[in-house]
Amino acid sequence: MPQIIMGPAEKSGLDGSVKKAAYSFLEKLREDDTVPGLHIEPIALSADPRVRTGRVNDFWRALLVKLTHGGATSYVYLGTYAHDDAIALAKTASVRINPINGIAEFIKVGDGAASAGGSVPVAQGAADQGGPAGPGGAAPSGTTVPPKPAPEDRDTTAYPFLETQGVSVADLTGLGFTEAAAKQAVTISDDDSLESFAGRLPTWQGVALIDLAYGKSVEAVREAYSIPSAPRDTSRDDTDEALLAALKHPASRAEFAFIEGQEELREVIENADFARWRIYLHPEQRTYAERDRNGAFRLSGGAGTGKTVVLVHRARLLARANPQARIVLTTFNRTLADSLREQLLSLDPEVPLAKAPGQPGVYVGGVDQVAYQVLREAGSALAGSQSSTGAVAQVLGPRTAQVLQGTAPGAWAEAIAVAGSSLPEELRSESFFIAEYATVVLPGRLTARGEYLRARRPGRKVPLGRAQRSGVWDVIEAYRAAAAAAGTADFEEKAMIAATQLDAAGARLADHVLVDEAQDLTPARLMLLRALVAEGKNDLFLAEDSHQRIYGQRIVLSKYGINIRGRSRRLTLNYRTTHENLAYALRVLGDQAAYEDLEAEGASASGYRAARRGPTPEMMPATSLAEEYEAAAELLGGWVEEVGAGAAEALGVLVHAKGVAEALQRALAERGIEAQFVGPDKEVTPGKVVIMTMHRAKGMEFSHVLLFGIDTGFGAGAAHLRDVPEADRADAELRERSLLYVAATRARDRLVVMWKGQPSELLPASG
Ligand SMILES: Nc1ncnc2c1ncn2[C@@H]1O[C@H](COP(=O)(O)OP(=O)(O)OP(=O)(O)O)[C@@H](O)[C@H]1O
Repeated sequence: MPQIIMGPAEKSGLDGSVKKAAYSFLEKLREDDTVPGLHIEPIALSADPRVRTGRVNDFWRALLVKLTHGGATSYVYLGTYAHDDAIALAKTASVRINPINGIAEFIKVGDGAASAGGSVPVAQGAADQGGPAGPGGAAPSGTTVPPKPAPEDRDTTAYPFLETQGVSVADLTGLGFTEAAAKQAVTISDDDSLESFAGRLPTWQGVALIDLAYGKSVEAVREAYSIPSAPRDTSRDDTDEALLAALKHPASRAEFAFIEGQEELREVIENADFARWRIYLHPEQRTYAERDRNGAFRLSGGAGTGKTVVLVHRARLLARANPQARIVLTTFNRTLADSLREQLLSLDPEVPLAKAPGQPGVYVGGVDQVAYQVLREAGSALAGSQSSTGAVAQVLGPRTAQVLQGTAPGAWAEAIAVAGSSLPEELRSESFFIAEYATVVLPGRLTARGEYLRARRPGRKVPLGRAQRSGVWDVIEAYRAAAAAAGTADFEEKAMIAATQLDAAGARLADHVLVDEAQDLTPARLMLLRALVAEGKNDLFLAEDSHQRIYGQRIVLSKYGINIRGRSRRLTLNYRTTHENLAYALRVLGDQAAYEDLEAEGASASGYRAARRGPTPEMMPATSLAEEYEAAAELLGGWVEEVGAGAAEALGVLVHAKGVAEALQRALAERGIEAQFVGPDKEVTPGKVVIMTMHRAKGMEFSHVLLFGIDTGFGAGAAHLRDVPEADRADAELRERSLLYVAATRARDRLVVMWKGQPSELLPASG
């Protein structure tokens, strides 16, 4: 059965009206390429002797490249064309191995500069500004280069991008660009020309060019695209075996996809919406999805850079490599885990799912679900025995081992009321206790007053004297006593007990643990994940974006037994949103230096970019709430018309609190807009505008986003920040910024911000 490899068909003009015929042709080809009706034929005078055409129907021909290797056959599909166009294209089309780097490329022989599919555009910016000439008129290396500004001050109109970054023609040719493409690339001075030029190069070159233009070093590109620094042996490049191997090069896989089965073939051909990420990964994403790691690995990256996509691919590949492997794919909460499962199944409906951690296959669940399963499974063992202290007692001190029920919300407030009278007002705060308990008491497994009085409190900003510590412990004792009486435990406690139980039993329930949104996990949850899997190859893989930390405290992984030791990398290309929306969202974050990542380093956003352009985010002030409702209804009415009522779930209205959401839903209904409020465990119903809290919107995306109610009640003035102790305020305000950043980065295309009266101080000054 021949292997079908999808080539860059989109670029070469696959027509919607022939999709069905093309699919049926490819299906037959997959079954048996010797069937006479397919007419797989070489073309006289073709530049590449491997090129074939095939008969799709009377009028249409498929363009193919045939490879024979070790008795097997593969076809690279280059699109379906009207008969005469197919014959003309077949004469110049070629899939070759780039002699410098070994990456497979689709080129048109004799097609000047880039040897890419399509003619090469003039670098408009350069020509317009009378800068170095366009095609042919080189900006050779060695031209006087203007002083290099820092990336954030880069003036893209004044300097050609690559010169600004110190990248020369020789650097580009050294990576594998043709000389003509390299000469032209260094003249490009504006985003539009960069995008259009990049779009016409073979895919790996296009993405590499954008990477370089936005500050990635030549060495980093070399590493990311697996480009050798020494000359390659090209002596076997004309063999079919060598080309097949080149098609599997990580950078080739951004343009050529090996089709695994009939269903995948049908999806790729027929379904325009079939998400590109399922097939074509950025070379870096592919590396992170595929490469073995010798221990815990951290993948960071701004919103929309494909961290989730990498995790989902990695989970699938690990499951395929070893069907007996016990894989846990987990994240902050159940809602996000449901979406991970959906993405995993959409990538591969056949992927084996496990019902519980510890079983072969992929278990997908929120980290608290993992904890629950561990506790349920452990059952009476949690109580320990006469000779050994059980996990519950190790974490909470002597008490009943019944911990499956959840502690009621408000339990901290009650404990403070009962036992906190000796504390100063500022410490009589739920938010203080939640943080202290999660970051000091539980991870230290502190069960006695004396232990707490002596405990180190790393990372805690609120200073405590001895008497205050004792007062804090009074409240903790009251909290624990009430929970013990009720036979309950909170989520943090459950995670910590589960981690302790696994450690005590030496039971490692997983071979691989993959984690999304790791920046939001508390110490106990991280310790649970650490306890699920033994240290070793491909044990833990954490995806995170410290700019999106909206829960919990700043944490450092190494304190919880997760040793990254240089195994961390960053994704920087945002696939979701536009350049304009991203620039706005980054301004919301404000001072970058204020954020730290999970290894206590500055969380960098340098080089973070979007490849698409779109409208500038729009600011819509209102003088009253009624006016804001009115404006929202009018805006959404227009958007519904634009996307069509049947697709209204692509429109997201994000607010900071449930109450605001519910009132807005009613106000919109009164104004003729039917919207749905989607709460924590609810799913989106198609056909209705979506209203969500910003917390709930984490991990989601919408084509249009309205940020509603971004007034002074959001940010430093937010009601829930009132009980935060002074010393913790700066961090709490940072989380507010992160929340707004999360919300703004949910928009694919349009972003509008509304408020009444004064805008929140978190909004960038000039819109
Ligand atoms: N290689 C790719 N080609 C095309 N689209 C991609 C690619 N990788 C990711 N995407 C798309 O980009 C969007 C963001 O991807 P994903 O959700 O994985 O990013 P993320 O880094 O997890 O984002 P966030 O942190 O904001 O949740 C999705 O729509 C996804 O389909």
